[in-house]
Amino acid sequence: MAAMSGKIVQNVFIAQCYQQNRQFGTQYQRDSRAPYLRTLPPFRGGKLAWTGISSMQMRNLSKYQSGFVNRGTVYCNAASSATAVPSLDKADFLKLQNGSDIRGVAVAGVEGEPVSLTEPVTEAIAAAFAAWLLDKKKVDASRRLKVSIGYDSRISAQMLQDAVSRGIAGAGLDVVQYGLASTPAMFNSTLTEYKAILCPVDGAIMITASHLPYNRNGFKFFTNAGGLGKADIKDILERAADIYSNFLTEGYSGKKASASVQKVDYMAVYTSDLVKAVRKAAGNIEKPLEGFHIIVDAGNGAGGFFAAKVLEPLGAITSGSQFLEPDGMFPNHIPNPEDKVAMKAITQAVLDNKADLGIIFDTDVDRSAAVDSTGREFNRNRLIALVSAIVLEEHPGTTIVTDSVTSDGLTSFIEKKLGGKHHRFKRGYKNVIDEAMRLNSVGEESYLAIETSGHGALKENHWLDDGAYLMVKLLNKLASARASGRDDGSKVLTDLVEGLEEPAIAVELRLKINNSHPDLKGGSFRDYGEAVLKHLEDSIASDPKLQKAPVNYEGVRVSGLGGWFLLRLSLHDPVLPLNIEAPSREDAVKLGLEVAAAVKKFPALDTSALDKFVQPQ
Ligand SMILES: O=P(O)(O)OC[C@H]1O[C@H](O)[C@H](O)[C@@H](O)[C@@H]1O
Repeated sequence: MAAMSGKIVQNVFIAQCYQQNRQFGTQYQRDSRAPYLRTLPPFRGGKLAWTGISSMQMRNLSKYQSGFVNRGTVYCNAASSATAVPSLDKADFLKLQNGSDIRGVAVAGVEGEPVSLTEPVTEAIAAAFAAWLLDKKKVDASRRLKVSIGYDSRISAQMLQDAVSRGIAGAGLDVVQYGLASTPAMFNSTLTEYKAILCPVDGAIMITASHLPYNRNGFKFFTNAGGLGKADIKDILERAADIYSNFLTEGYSGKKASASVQKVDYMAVYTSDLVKAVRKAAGNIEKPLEGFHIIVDAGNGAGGFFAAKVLEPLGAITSGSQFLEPDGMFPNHIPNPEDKVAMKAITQAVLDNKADLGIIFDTDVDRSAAVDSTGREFNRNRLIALVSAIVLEEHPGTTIVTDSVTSDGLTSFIEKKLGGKHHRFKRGYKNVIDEAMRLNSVGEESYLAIETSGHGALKENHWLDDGAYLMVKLLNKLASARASGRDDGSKVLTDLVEGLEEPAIAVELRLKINNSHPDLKGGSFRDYGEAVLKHLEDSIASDPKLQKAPVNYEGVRVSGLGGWFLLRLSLHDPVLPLNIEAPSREDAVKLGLEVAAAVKKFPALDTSALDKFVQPQ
């Protein structure tokens, strides 16, 4: 493949390694005396300092870490000069785009999944973000921009953090490393006004691939305007391809950098803000959760902090909390509140410990769900109903923006029971957040944007989709109920969703499009998927049992037989997810058969999941 040549980012790699080391050494010594500025756990000999690590992890890590030296003083990595730089073109970089995130494979060893986030690729992406930020911020030369970097528990985190830091510092921007952090904390660092911890930063990078398998990783980028959108990510990847082509022509040393690198315990500030928020909502009581037993399941992601740093200072008992230790092999369950096994694990822990509430996070803590003391799950539609009830008490009549796969029962709950307005928009956390912001800008008041996936953002919290803050809203409710004399634990939350109609059957079937099937006739899977949707739409038009949803923003949503279905294109994958909800399995099968009949003339569509579902049992 031909490498791209062209625009090279200005300002990249302007000084030599030894200058960087000298600068970092003195600056760090000076700043380490300041509060929150500290040395993060050292990274030596291939071990992640914050957790025990299995021999398998070691095998995976050692491949990358052979050249890394004591993180305390030496920033540049001489040994990575040996890193081979394979030729890549722009298209290879663009393949790393996943909506408004960047995602790729960072750890070798899984068959058919070659490493795409290598050190040079990562460094090029970081340098491209730096260049993009310099263009955006248009600051004069006297002010150096600062970028914070955090990561979740993935085993490739340190390797990527080092490569990202080289890319940013090499472009002349200052780097502030937070170590283990959550995605929302990273966005928050662009808003926090606190000079002693070098905040606000101008940009933030979270190294995460959310709940994906251990070998993946990726990046989310933030400025004080929020998370970067699709167009910005594409721009960054295109710039990265150009920078990378320079590595090919001039050689990749992986060791030149020019700006300062400091370490800050930002999570201490972020968690203390969460604690303050609950205390304030409870009327400035020091321990408003005294006596409540609340269990946290972090799924070995980055959310373990919530037990010791948020709940315990507020007085809650957290015994029985599980999987709080970061472990990027995710040995217990996938950290994902949409995952049935994960929800079963937290539910069981709540029941076994006779706790009042259970809280579960995804790997990077931008998503969450809860479980009440009876083991009732608050995730998906029920979580949206619960948070909507809380928000609508505070802001009567407001519009709740959700993703497209929400139930009809949720709409009638929000509109008839709660007196709000349900705006069912598209799938994708960024889509719902942007839509809520747009509504406000055109005069329609909205205070909540939330997805069935467990992403939820509130206007009061800068539209930051923060799984931890979402749980703070539940804690506030518990605390204020206690303050007003109620003593029935999580029942105050359970009562809030009373009246939510829930279907007997709710399924999501994911129908894959075979990208290399001749029926695509050289076209894209998106075009093919659109053709499937168009055909489905036409074929149901003449069916009197089915009615197309009058307002719908993605895919084909149809009501009938007391239920509904939605067939749409996945945000990222060559997949058509099909959601069906119905009052009985029989009705759900009938709806499924309608879809099956319409899509059978598309041989590149793998309908096996649907075929299985509609089989008589
Ligand atoms: O369209 P899908 O394949 O169902 O994926 C949709 C999901 O993609 C990502 O995980 C986003 O973070 C979610 O906000 C979104 O809901």
